[in-house]
Amino acid sequence: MSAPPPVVAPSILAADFSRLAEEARAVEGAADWLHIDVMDNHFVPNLTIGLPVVTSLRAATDLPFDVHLMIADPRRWAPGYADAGAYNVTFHAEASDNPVSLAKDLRAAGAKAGLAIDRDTPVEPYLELLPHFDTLLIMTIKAGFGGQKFIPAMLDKVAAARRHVDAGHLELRIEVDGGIAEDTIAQAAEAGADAFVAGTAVYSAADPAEAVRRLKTLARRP
Ligand SMILES: O=C(CO)[C@H](O)[C@H](O)COP(=O)(O)O
Ligand SMILES: [Fe+2]
Repeated sequence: MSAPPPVVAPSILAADFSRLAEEARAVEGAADWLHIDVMDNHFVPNLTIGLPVVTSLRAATDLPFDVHLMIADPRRWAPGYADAGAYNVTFHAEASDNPVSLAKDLRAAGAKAGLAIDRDTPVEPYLELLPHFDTLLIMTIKAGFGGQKFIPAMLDKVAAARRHVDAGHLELRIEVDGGIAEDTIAQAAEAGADAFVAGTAVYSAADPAEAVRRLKTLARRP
């Protein structure tokens, strides 16, 4: 069976925050999901946007929202993003004492559930939880800031997850986030990723939609 087409999710972290609606629409027709980084200045040392902005933006585009919660208390906030119409809500394993319970709540609220692991977190302890999730987000940088350099060593985690997902015939996307660009996306795909977040590589391009299309072509696996 051939692999499903890759998903490319531009990250609005690299967009102009004064024109979020326009920046979202700039990738319509090319992007599969719009990646939205929520940071609380506790789980990571940076602050971005929260639920009111995501709720407003929901009315501005039809793109599915891939919400990446880098927050210390996902149990409190994650279901609100599902209620606000997010397609996929991802929270960090490092911030959750009962990831499976929260995944069930997200699915019950009508969203897909994602589990994220940061740079210094191994993947093995979480493999057995994957049947409860729709996406596994493997950070390819240290979470907190856009524009960082891709860390190739993270691909060992991608490959381990891919082996587990394929062996168990799990329906789960393996998503990579951080430093994904034209010179890194193919190696991530080769390791087994099938969803790709790209902020700087998309929004620093003259034509963001064309940048997404080029990334998607490079991400195709045989
Ligand atoms: O989660 C993130 C940072 O923690 C962002 O999604 C990520 O940094 C994307 O930006 P870039 O493509 O510029 O690395
Ligand atoms: Fe992200």
